[in-house]
Amino acid sequence: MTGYVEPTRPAPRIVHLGLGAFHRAHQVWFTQRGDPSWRIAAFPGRSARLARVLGAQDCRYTLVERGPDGDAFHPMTALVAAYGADRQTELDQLVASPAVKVVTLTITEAGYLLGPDSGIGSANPMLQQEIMALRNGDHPRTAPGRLLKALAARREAGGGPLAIVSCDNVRANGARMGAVLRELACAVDWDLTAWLADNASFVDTVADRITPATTEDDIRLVAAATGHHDRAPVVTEPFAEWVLAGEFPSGRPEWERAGAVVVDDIRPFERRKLRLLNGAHLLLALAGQKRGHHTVAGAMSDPVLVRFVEDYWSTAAKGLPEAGPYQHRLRARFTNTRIRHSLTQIATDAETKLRERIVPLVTELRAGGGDPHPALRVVAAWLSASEIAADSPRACAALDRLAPGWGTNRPLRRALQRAVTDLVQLGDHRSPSKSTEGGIR
Ligand SMILES: NC(=O)c1ccc[n+]([C@@H]2O[C@H](COP(=O)([O-])OP(=O)(O)OC[C@H]3O[C@@H](n4cnc5c(N)ncnc54)[C@H](O)[C@@H]3O)[C@@H](O)[C@H]2O)c1
Ligand SMILES: O=P(O)(O)OC[C@@H](O)[C@@H](O)[C@H](O)[C@H](O)CO
Repeated sequence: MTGYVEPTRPAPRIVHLGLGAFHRAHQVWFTQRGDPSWRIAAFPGRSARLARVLGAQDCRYTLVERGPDGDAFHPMTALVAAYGADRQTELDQLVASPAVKVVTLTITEAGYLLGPDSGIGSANPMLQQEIMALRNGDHPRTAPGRLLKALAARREAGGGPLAIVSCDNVRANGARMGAVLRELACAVDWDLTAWLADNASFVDTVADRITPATTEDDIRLVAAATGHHDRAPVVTEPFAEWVLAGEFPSGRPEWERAGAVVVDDIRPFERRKLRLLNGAHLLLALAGQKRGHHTVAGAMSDPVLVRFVEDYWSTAAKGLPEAGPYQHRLRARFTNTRIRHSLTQIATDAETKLRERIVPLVTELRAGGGDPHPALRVVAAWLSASEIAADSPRACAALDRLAPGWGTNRPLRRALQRAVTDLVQLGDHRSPSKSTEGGIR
């Protein structure tokens, strides 16, 4: 069975795309605490496995809140339906229903089909393939394509306006999802553009809660602590933040009751999180593995890497709101040794993340007379982790992919060389034995 609906539980009013660890630790948590009368139906992005596992246990699971000194176990019930990623018919039916008021997304950075310049992805081959698929009446394969098809069903059914709430670590995540959907709608000539403008509100959010992939150890721990053989628990930190900006034309749960904050301008909050938290995570992930570390907390036990992070924060934090207390909290969150957040997981798709998080910072610092050196260490660590010699033609091409013109920009290359020297001095401390970290998705 790839789909599951518990008939006796209330109908979903939220549809989620990208069912994974973070959705279960964050949006489900905020919804259950904010207003338990709102229920969620979710679809993973790529497979049916998690939907099948959750379906076999009525979509209930345990959220383990893991503080530095102990665990708290919370039964989660707001998720009521889970379907395989290929279940377009169910997605269409749910999104078409007037009962559904909100769609939430955690589809990863790649899911936004951004172009190489980080703009709307007209040049993204996936976007072009999706346009062809939609024009030919084939099944869409990307999250924006699947969502657009479901929104077309809502329009047909007169389902009314709704909010689309992006929760990924992407700048202007809601606005960019709106842009990619409009791009698709125009190209496939579905006359959906006008309907989208009148009926779909794109909400930008900053969603924060460090949530590693679930491991077999987590499953064993939950069974021992609760007596339930839960195959899909999720382990997360006690901290949770959700900052939202945008309209909800048909209503939403009162997420504020669980600590969410609604603001007019999301930009200072997203800059703060993407630069300070995710930028530092990327630095630790890219530089930490060659130092022999496997987790964020492990890397944060290394004084050299802590100095890199502190240097990075000292330039990246300028002008950000309440940056001092924010960094103070990050030090505590990053050093929670009971959260085993894998550096490999964070380093996935590093090129896109650098383009989004580090390139704009370096550009801003260079233009404003700031010191880009600590941020360039992240770029140097990426080249090193990718086994690309900094003075090679491959480096030139890689840098141009990050930011057009960087490959041949001599002052930039000289500044980068200094950062590369710092990295080289760290040496390679990897042990030949494989890390045992991994995860269940
Ligand atoms: N885990 C965290 O600590 C955390 C915190 C804040 C934000 N986020 C955001 O949530 C996203 C998901 O994190 P997670 O921990 O749930 O990961 P996960 O691997 O547990 O789940 C990812 C989900 O996204 C789907 N997916 C993967 N690639 C996709 C693509 N190209 N298009 C559409 N769907 C795709 C997967 O199938 C899965 O359903 C992250 O990429 C990030 O943007 C995660
Ligand atoms: O895949 P990313 O880089 O978007 O995120 C990896 C981690 O930095 C991220 O999952 C953080 O733990 C999260 O953003 C905390 O809220």
